[in-house]
Amino acid sequence: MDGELFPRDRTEVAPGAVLLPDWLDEQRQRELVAACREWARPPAGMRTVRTPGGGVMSAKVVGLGWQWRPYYFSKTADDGSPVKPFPPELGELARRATEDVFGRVPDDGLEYDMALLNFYDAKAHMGMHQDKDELSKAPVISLSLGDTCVFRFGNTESRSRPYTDLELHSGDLFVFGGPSRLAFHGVPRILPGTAPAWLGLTGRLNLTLRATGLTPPTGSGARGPGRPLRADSPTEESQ
Ligand SMILES: O=C(O)CCC(=O)C(=O)O
Ligand SMILES: [Fe+2]
Repeated sequence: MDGELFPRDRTEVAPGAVLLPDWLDEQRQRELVAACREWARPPAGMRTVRTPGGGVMSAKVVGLGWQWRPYYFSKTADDGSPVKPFPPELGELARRATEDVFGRVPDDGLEYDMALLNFYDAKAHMGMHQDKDELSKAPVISLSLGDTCVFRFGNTESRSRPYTDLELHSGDLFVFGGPSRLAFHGVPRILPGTAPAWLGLTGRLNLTLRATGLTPPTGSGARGPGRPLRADSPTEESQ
């Protein structure tokens, strides 16, 4: 939202789960939105995810570095094109984010090699899930652009309470690692029309940066480590 009366504070929602409001300045947000528009273009552009159970995710997604497809990670997008590469500047952004949040870059599994871009229109949402398909336990870095959303951050045991609802605004950084790395979380709703006017975006973009821990395949379309994704992964549930 433009021009808040009081700056919002850094909030530790749970151990290892931290919100840094307004982490991205206006210029960086503009640049990221422009980049997201390019990443969303075909080939290997934004897609609708259909799950084997017949569900359809309401958020549209693009993968950079890796694309998830039912039961494996792939270097090949749904249209047969190579997945777009993971831009080194996003790796740099991930490093800066972990430093700003934790005061240091954790030493384990820091090869950030994947970005998952979600686009939410006014009606889109995302059910409670764990991000547990990555082999690395490096923190997940989440950046929000455009409309504010209600983000629900829960516990590691189940989708239900206790959880905390917070708003993620354009420019906010949310990082979850350590004891919160496998906490259930979701996006119950978008608050339409709340994007800053200067950004020129209708809807919400969320960019999560992740270290998959996957060995790069030697050829396109190669399977990941052969580990099936679980039924409660974000892309697996009916949205
Ligand atoms: O949109 C968000 O803030 C969360 C996205 C998310 O949880 C995911 O992509 O796994
Ligand atoms: Fe997630």
